[in-house]
Amino acid sequence: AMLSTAFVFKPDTIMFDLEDAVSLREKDAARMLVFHALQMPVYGDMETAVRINPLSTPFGLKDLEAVVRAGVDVVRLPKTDTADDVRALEAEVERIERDCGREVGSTKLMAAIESASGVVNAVAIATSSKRLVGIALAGFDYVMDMQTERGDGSELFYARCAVLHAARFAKIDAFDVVFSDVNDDAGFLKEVDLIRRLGFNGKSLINPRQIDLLHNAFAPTQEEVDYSRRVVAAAEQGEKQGLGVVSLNGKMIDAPVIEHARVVLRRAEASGVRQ
Ligand SMILES: CC(=O)SCCNC(=O)CCNC(=O)[C@H](O)C(C)(C)COP(=O)(O)OP(=O)(O)OC[C@H]1O[C@@H](n2cnc3c(N)ncnc32)[C@H](O)[C@@H]1OP(=O)(O)O
Ligand SMILES: O=C([O-])CC(=O)C(=O)O
Ligand SMILES: [Mg+2]
Repeated sequence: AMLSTAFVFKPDTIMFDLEDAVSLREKDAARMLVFHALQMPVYGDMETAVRINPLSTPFGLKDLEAVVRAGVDVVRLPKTDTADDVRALEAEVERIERDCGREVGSTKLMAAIESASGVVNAVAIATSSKRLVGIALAGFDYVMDMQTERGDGSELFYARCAVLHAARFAKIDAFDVVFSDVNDDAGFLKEVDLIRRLGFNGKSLINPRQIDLLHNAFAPTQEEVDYSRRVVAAAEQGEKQGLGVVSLNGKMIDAPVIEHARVVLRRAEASGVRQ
């Protein structure tokens, strides 16, 4: 039921899961359902992703064959421990694209980092393939690997920073962990505020009620938008006068401030203004 209705919630990307949300007995049935769902016209205009099983399992390659042929936009590789995991995936994707006549390079990849090995290798992973559009931290498997548990976020601090730096270095997106208590809006928003300020581009979500909350928290405030408009106007004025640095109400406006203002305006265009 979720496969055929999920589009109504308008997430930025809809991700179908074939990995840990699917029991071992249902793997083949789930793959067939996702293969058909991806070809439904309603998903034609949306970005689609599928989390396949790791290629080291008996399911991974079958998943990949099905979803690349069905035209998925992004393949999410779970439990990515090394850059070789991504390169092995990329080689298979290229073979399947050639086999089925899909444009080579059109299938994008996202790597989920879920272990100490993945975090230590984050830079190598993030730079392992031109197809990678982002890396995501997956908190539940990660804390298990680290012999700890989810708490106030301090247990994820190093991993968040490592994943974020690797993504910025590779010039791709960074996505934060799933927040599992779908009834705890306050806890969710506290975590979102932290990861937004750290610099994450977004977050993996598991429930439609989390979508608007996340979009709203990432949208700039009216105050930020107004200030950014004034910054851009002052910068354009300065440029006409041939000035490298201009001042706005006594504050220095230079290139990083102007670039930040443009980012704020782009976010407002994408998500509106925070309510
Ligand atoms: C650690 C990991 O690997 S996380 C990644 C894998 N796990 C997942 O993706 C989990 C997906 N999410 C879910 O299964 C559920 O949202 C749960 C179990 C977290 C919460 O379930 P509930 O409390 O029943 O959700 P809720 O009451 O909000 O559901 C409301 C409606 O939204 C739908 N819905 C809930 N989650 C989703 C979802 N992820 N995608 C699409 N539709 C959804 C429900 O089917 C329900 O529809 P209905 O009103 O037509 O019956
Ligand atoms: O990939 C994700 O976002 C969720 C996940 O598997 C984890 O936290 O272990
Ligand atoms: Mg996991």
